[in-house]
Amino acid sequence: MKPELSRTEDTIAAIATPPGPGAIGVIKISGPEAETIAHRLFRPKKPRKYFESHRLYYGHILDPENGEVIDEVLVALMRKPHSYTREDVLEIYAHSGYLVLTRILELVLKSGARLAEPGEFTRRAFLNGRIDLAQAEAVQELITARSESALKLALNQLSGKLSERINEVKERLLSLLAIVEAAVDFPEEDIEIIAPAEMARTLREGILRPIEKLVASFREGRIYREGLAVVLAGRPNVGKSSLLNALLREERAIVTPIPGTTRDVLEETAQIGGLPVRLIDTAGLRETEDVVEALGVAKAKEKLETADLVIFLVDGKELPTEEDRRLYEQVIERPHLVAVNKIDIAPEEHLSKWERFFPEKPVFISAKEGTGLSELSRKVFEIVIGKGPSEPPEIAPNLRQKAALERAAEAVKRALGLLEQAAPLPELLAIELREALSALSEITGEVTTEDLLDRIFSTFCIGK
Ligand SMILES: Nc1nc2c(c(=O)[nH]1)N(C=O)[C@@H](CNc1ccc(C(=O)N[C@@H](CCC(=O)O)C(=O)O)cc1)CN2
Ligand SMILES: Nc1nc2c(ncn2[C@@H]2O[C@H](COP(=O)(O)OP(=O)(O)OP(=O)(O)O)[C@@H](O)[C@H]2O)c(=O)[nH]1
Ligand SMILES: [Mg+2]
Repeated sequence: MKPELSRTEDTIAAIATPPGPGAIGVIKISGPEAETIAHRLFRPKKPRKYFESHRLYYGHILDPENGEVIDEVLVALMRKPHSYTREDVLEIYAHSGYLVLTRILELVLKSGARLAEPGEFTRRAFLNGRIDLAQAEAVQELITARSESALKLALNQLSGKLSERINEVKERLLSLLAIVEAAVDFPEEDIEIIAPAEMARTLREGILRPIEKLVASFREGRIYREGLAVVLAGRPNVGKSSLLNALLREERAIVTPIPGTTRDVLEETAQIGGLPVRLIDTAGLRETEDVVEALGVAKAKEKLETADLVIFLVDGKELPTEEDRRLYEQVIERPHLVAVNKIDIAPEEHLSKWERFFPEKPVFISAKEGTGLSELSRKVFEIVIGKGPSEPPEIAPNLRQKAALERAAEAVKRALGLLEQAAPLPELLAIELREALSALSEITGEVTTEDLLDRIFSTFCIGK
């Protein structure tokens, strides 16, 4: 089931570099007309009829209609199949600048190319079998990576590590399926084609376990890729906005001694232990008559629901109340940690009351003076990742890949259920194994639909 080589007969072109002034701008052209376009628009310093593949040539881009020089450039022709798309690719390295680049692109389009859609170069690389779908997705991840760890994950996936792991599991599934299908095809051969116990063991250990391991790495991978949403919550005036500012090392939020200062939700990104963390400051939680503040409190509660972690903040100079108990009960269901703030001015006996008030160990901090913040950061990391600051996982599926893995796991579990029966029907087993295989094949893209490809590649930028 190789992907169809569709829509690759025309020639596509795009500006591959970001808009705006820069040192060099690149125009990429891919398809059968690439070389013709080079001959039509490019005048090399030394006249020549033939461009060697993968060589840089110096010269000028000319408008063929009037001979006007548009730019001084370098060009390279990469002949198929030794190119990014496996088609003939022409790259023009021009002076970057909106006008120059669009004028060259217009000439290219007049010479027989059409404007590429977002991600279309990479889509062709996939359709022509140079990379699989998981690798194509990694290209996009690489471009959008916002942390070192996200970059590392993307590079691993681009090199095919996830696909390798998937293919190993598929191989095992295929071997089992071959045995089961033999039993379907030759029912009269009364040989024990399937040894159910052995098959169950392979399914459990060689197939289900690696699949579930990959599914489990999704969460950690997502955290490294997208960062965490950490909500700062607590009663008014406990110092949530002060903590936001302290963690950002910047006076981002308004801080006043007046309870109810923050009303809207405020988000800023900080780095904690190499993780990108979205800190979300919210309105202090309380019953209020003020319409604006009440909306803020409602928004704060919404944010609590979707947070990866809630930092529940209390004011150490106060004493715990019933209200604190009630609020604490709201966050206890969610991943959270408790921080007792204002230890710079809190009396010792209040702090020990707070310590006994919570069934868990709180972190004692002063947002004002910056004390306890590194312990707070370490604890954030521990709670979210389950261990101290460390390396990101080698491989981690994205959401689409995780969904496919979960479908494969379900089918494998159903197959295991069948194998527990006295005389499992090979026909039914075969259905489940095929289902698992097809789910796994979606990850690498051996089974795809135009819709899915559109969905994936439309998130790319033009020229990629
Ligand atoms: N100028 C330029 N730089 C670029 C890209 C590009 O398209 N153009 N890339 C775009 O993403 C990235 C590099 N990725 C690439 C991956 C494969 C091939 C390629 O031509 N592969 C050939 C090997 C050629 C050879 O053997 O010499 C192949 O696989 O057959 C090119 C770029 C980043 N830098
Ligand atoms: N001494 C001391 N004062 C603090 C500390 N943290 C915050 N404050 C003070 O407490 C008051 C309230 O701080 P905010 O950060 O605005 O509190 P908040 O929780 O955001 O309040 P709302 O937005 O009203 O919910 C301000 O006067 C801060 O200067 C601290 O660690 N020590
Ligand atoms: Mg505030």
